[in-house]
Amino acid sequence: KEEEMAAATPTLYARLGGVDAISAVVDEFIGRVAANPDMARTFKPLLDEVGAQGASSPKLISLRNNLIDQIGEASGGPQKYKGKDMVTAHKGMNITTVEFNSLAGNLSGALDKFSVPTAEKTELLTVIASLQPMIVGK
Ligand code: HEM
Repeated sequence: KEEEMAAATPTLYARLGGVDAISAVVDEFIGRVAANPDMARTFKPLLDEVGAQGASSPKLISLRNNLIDQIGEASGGPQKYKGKDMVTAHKGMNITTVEFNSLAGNLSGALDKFSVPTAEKTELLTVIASLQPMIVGK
């Protein structure tokens, strides 16, 4: 019967490998962003706090948790994003398209590092790209 034949496509969250895999990608992504000269302008307060407090920096811990929740929720996982909406989180930063694309490149590199397949990589980067109007130029 048709209902027995049709296998549900697993969520993007499941195909990425769940919260452990997403956390590993987020950690790699944050490392790349921290080392990216295009990000120095906007991330200076966060980088200064990490310089002073290391891994116990509250800004770093909060950003990491928010990114894991945001990607988890957006990909169909059980997480609930509890951070600011994207416009509020980036207001006053005047983020440029160049900066946005540079950050997206850091996420792409992090996904490649863990050999995330093209289909899953494209799906996640498409979700990220859809947020651009809420982030650039605010
Ligand atoms: C689609 C791409 C992006 C996503 C999904 C994203 C996501 C986030 C999230 C979840 C937060 C934390 C919000 C909160 O604390 O409530 C945040 C904060 C921030 N974002 Fe983004 N962001 C993106 C693009 C960018 C870009 C392109 C830049 C800079 C060039 C940027 C710079 C920042 C900075 C500086 C903070 C504040 C970090 C802190 O000190 O706590 N973001 N972003």
